[in-house]
Amino acid sequence: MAILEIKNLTKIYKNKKKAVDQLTLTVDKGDIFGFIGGNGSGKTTTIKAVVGIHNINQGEIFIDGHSIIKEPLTCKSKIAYIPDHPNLYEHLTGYQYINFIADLYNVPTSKRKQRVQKYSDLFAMTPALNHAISSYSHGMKQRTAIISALVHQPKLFILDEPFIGLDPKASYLLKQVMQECVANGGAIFFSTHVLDVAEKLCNKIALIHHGKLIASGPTETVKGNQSLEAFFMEVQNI
Ligand SMILES: Nc1ncnc2c1ncn2[C@@H]1O[C@H](COP(=O)(O)OP(=O)(O)OP(=O)(O)O)[C@@H](O)[C@H]1O
Repeated sequence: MAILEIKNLTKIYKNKKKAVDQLTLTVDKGDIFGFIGGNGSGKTTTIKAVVGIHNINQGEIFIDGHSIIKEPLTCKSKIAYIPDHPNLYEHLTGYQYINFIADLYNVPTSKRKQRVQKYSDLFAMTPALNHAISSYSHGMKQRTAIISALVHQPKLFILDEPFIGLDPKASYLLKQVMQECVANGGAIFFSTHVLDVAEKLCNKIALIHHGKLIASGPTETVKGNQSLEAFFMEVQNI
């Protein structure tokens, strides 16, 4: 069942830059879907269109069957989005921020407490969540954003470069919770430059180059017999 459908997406910025060109892909329930491409290839632009931050010039985007253009609030209620540089409210404590997000998503108090405890312990943030976010490192901010997303159990978890800035333990834990998320019926769509992780973690991948989709589908089918890195390098020479 499709959780995310992007159909013929085109995004042209005000300076006339066509960042995404007729992109079509589908993320199904249970997918850990890796979105790869070189610098400036259009990954963040696509992600921002999917989460309703960017308006689009052409195409359609459906989340769990709902149009992000016609039903943005319904779509957003089903998504968690972690940008590459999470900009959290610095004057709040981690707990206050997570509760704020849980309020937005109407997470009942009983479930909220148990989930916050589980994920703050897992990501070693339990004492730190009492302190102001302004005192956190980049990785701690990312972990806080990840916890806030997990607390409302999104149907579609969208992450832009989630492994940059996380230490090896936090990266390992994120991979675990991604797998847990899809085992519980969700789907994950994330961009990454870490091809080893994409190759091991993702059942599906898509490769974008100069705004155009080059390949999309099951990881093994897309990369064939070669490594994902070798496939990626081949495409860079196009
Ligand atoms: N606000 C903007 N206005 C004009 N052009 C933009 C804007 N944001 C991005 N671009 C351009 O659109 C293209 C795609 O950028 P995008 O940020 O989507 O790439 P990316 O694949 O996420 O890159 P990276 O891996 O470096 O993060 C690039 O050429 C970029 O310069």
